[in-house]
Amino acid sequence: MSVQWHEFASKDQLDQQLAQTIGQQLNLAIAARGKASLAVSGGRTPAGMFKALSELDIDFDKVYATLVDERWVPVDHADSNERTVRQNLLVGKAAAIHFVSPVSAAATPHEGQAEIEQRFATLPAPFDVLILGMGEDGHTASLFPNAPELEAACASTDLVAAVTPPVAPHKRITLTLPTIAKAHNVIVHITGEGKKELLQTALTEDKPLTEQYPIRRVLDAVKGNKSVFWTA
Ligand SMILES: O=C1O[C@H](COP(=O)(O)O)[C@@H](O)[C@H](O)[C@H]1O
Repeated sequence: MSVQWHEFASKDQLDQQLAQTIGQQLNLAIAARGKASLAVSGGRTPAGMFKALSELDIDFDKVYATLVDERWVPVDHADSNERTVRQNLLVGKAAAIHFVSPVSAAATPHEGQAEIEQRFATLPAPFDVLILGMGEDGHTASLFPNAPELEAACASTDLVAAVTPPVAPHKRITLTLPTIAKAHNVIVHITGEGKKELLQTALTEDKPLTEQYPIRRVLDAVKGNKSVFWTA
């Protein structure tokens, strides 16, 4: 597997350079097909990069975006990934981005999945740029180790799957592994020595497929460009 590593001296440098890279890839897609699709991750890591991206010179009205995963909570909930995107990315000129929400008013992601699947089918496919985070347990998107729905989400022909994390809070909706794997450019965005060590272990250890960390399973399946942006 060929994964390009980019390391930065500070979080600010990482955020600026990652935003530039995403911007270039979106601009290339817009030049090639008149529009671009972007899937971003949530959690605590991406807010600074979102701000930097929102300030770039991009035809944002030609960009179609969503999240790779979401906690099944209302958009004004403190744990909502969409809230982070709305507060940090969909601002200024970048408010013109066509954002497709990954949550609905359904009581659970399992009940809401069909509606989200229909919404995601309107996005330009495959994703031109897809940003992945990674948790301390090796989950990426909401593909959690030992989740009851993990194997189905890794083999599904659907765009999205509903997931029950064994430990983390909130049921989730997530892009399936095959949907992520089709993206043209996949970038893993992580910070901290612990995550670097975990990712390096995940990418090199010799284990049966179903025992591998989800981040490894995803990156093995990606055929397009893949890279890691990291700072301590
Ligand atoms: O729960 C989630 O966690 C991962 C990692 O988040 P971080 O706060 O450690 O950066 C994130 O990539 C994912 O989108 C989110 O739903």
